[in-house]
Amino acid sequence: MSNRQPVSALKGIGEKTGKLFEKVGVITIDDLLSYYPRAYDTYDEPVHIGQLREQAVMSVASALLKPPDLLRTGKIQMVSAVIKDLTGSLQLAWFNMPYMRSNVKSGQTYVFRGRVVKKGGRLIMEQPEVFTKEAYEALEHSMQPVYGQTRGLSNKTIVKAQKQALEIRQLEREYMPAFLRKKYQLAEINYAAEHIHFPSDEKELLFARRRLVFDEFFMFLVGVRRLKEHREGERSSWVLKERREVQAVKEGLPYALTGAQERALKEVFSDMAGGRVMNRLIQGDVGSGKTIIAVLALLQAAYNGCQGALMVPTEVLARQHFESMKELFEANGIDRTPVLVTGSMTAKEKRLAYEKIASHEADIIVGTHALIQEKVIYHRLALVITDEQHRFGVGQRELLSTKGEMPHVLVMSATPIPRTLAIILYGDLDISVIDELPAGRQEIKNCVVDTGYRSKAYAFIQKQVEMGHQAYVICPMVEASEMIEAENVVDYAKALKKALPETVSVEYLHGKMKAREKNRVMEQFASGEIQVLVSTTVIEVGVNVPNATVMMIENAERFGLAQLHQLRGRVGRGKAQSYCIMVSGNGGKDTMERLDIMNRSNDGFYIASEDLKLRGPGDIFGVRQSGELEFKLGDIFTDANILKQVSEEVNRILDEDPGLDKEEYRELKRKVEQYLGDRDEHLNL
Ligand SMILES: Nc1ncnc2c1ncn2[C@@H]1O[C@H](COP(=O)(O)OP(=O)(O)OP(=O)(O)O)[C@@H](O)[C@H]1O
Repeated sequence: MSNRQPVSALKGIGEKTGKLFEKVGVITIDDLLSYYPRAYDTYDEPVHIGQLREQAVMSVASALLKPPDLLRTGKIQMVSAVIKDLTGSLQLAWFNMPYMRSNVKSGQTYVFRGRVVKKGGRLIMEQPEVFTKEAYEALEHSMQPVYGQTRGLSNKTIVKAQKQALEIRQLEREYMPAFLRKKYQLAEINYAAEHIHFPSDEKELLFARRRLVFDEFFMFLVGVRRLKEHREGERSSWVLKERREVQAVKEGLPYALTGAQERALKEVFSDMAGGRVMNRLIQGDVGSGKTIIAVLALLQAAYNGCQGALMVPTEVLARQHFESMKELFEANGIDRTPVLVTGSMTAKEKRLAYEKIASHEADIIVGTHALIQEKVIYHRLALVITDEQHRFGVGQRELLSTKGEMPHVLVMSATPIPRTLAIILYGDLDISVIDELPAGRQEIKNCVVDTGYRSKAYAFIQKQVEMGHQAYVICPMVEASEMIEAENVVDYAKALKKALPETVSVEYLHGKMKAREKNRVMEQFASGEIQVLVSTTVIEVGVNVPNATVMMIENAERFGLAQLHQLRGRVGRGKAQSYCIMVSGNGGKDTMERLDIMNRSNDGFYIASEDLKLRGPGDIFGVRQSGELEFKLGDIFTDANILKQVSEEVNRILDEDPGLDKEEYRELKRKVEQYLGDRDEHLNL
């Protein structure tokens, strides 16, 4: 069977399940096989209730004394049961799974396995899995994959599909040259592909993973190098001269650019005027002021009679940039027209926007990746700015580039990576670093507290609001599903409303809301109408409301430090003193050590390097760094050594044999072409 067949070719996967797989990006058998576990469960012996630890995933064996109850609060249904042993009692809670009531029978002994949390002084196990004793024993001491799930698609279904896919898959011909496999002790490809899903122990898992990470970096870096070669020295039809009008805008800003911003801007302008195609990355920590560089570059293009496009990863961000640009332009009498293109606009709105773009009535175009749809026809597109390279992938950037006559490309990144790694990962780009924060910023004051501190935190938020400021509260994460997470945010906001005086306006934001709703809430928060915003991490990137001074993060221990840093970066963006309150439900030593890094420093580079020291190379079980440089398996920090090795090898091989024409590279060439071809095809959607 070809691995390119749809997953619905597997037994037991009908149209409905196929659709659910599609939601997580799995269409073919190949996609399924590279849908890697995000964690592995180990099944330890069940413990007594008294031995349960808060926030840990653990198992207890017990019989139910009476059938479970079905409780309802608002839209949430909860099936609840209580189990007891000599050491204590435990509540079992299943949210929105009413069928669990008939799945567990009173009188029978089961093993329940799930995360234990404490609410109102009681221990609760959330969404426990239920096993018969025999079934559990069969799993004990093994490693079981845990996949990213979506509502309706359970881990069990994915595991079953994976097993089937592995059985029927077409084996891959080994493509990594033997000398590389030997030198780096790489597992054979089919072995790796199987054992990443079903390792029998950690050693096997690491062996399989290492091979796949090696490949992942390898293909990526070949892609980067191809891009570089493709573009290097490319003459540009867009020689964009420095314009007086742009200088005037810069001088009219309510602040002076920092030295680092000036440097970056000079490099950008000199690239744009230089007669060659610009391929530049601007790297700068959160809040360092990258946006204004982008805006000035767009104006430079516009005042040279060309178009410039700014592409960002979310609607909220696109709108924010669009609105703030409009404001800036109006305030300064700038006669340039920005236009917005996002997925949630109505067909009519879109058509109008497309017309303005095609007729060149608009010269600055802001949007999400709706910008690269075929229907958008540009006129003299001379500059493309994407603000997070890896949300889009190298290929999409290329695609947008092809919409003009090789426009200049500027990439923005807030990922604090060391220069050595940046040079490898952004090998196709020149790099400008903004390593200085605007003057007058005060250091954010941090604290790490436990949940008992909440009421004090609310009182603090109230005080800040009374002083005219605003606050974010990032809601506890819920692993079970995005749906529950959304409901959780709604409930949290309700409770917070009660805790705060009526005069404080509290609203919520989560990923499941309609784009229009999200936009409305964000606009109201930006204008100060909403004072406290309860949100999931949708708020993470790029949002700029300088009047917000408090960032309160619930369950801070569940986030990677890079993500915490991004979240915290939403405050401290204005002149006022800002605060970050990290609430941790679990005071374990590791957690405290990690959060202490955040407590000590506001510097993204420092945080990344300290985090790495704590986790150590090859630590794949720690909380994953979550940033823009996301690979499926590889982690640029903990796998930095592999990344460096791969970079050396890719360069050496391609220096010697750019076309991979040697016999020993025959299979490698096939794989590389397939990878690059797939990527472009995928991005052409
Ligand atoms: N030189 C400066 N002096 C004072 N304020 C500045 C300066 N440059 C930018 N700002 C302001 O700082 C805030 C943050 O800037 P910006 O939104 O560009 O950050 P960023 O680098 O894009 O950060 P992030 O990666 O977090 O999105 C904005 O309100 C902006 O107006």
